[in-house]
Amino acid sequence: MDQSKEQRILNSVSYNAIKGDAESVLDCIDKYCSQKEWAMNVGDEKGLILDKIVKEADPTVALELGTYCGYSAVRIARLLKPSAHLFSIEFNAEFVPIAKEIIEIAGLEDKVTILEGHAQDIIPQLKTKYNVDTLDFVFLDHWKDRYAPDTILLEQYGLLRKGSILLADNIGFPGAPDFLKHVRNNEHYECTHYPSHLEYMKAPDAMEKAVYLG
Ligand SMILES: Nc1ncc2ncn(CCCCCNC(=O)c3cc(-c4ccc(F)cc4)cc(O)c3O)c2n1
Ligand SMILES: [Mg+2]
Repeated sequence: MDQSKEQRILNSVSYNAIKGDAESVLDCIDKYCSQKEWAMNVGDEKGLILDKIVKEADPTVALELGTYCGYSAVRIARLLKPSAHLFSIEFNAEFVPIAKEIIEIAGLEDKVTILEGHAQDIIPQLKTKYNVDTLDFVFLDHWKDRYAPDTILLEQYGLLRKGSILLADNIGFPGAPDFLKHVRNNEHYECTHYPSHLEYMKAPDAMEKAVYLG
């Protein structure tokens, strides 16, 4: 059976990255996906915006929707303080072991818990099953038409507090119009737009930061 693109990305990281060195894992994925096979990692350019917002948030508990190969989980977890933790939700069973392996090569396995399933099924369990109180930072990078309904779920399950920071990928392309409608012109959110480019491409894309005001 032919290997998948995601398996080939893992092979490249396993062969080329320095064990325990998160930066080298990120560099290896970015190199592979810009030179060999495009893949939907947040990438190096939008990754710098993600870094900036994670540093600003300095989260104790962070959530990511859409793990894929674990690139943004490594990007986020490498910036977390010792007591902090990242929960990352992925429903594609093929990607979960690949992401786990990539996160382990980066030496960040203690900082990241991958939860397998759909965000809409796992968000309601975060407090009861995963002992989460509130979320300090959320990175949205899953189905674009799930950003808005899952943000509403986060609100309804009391997972956001005054100052919780949401950061959404792909506001430009593929786009998440319902999410923008929900957070912009909404007295409960303070929004900031970050124009950028689609990972590894010249096409325009953007990220949106939405701070929950309570
Ligand atoms: N509900 C739920 N719960 C949990 C889950 N875990 C995974 N999923 C499903 C996630 C499926 C992948 C999501 N990501 C994208 O579709 C995406 C696409 C592009 C892109 C594509 C083609 C182009 F030509 C240009 C750009 C670029 C990006 O940066 C993207 O992030 C879940 N869903
Ligand atoms: Mg994305």
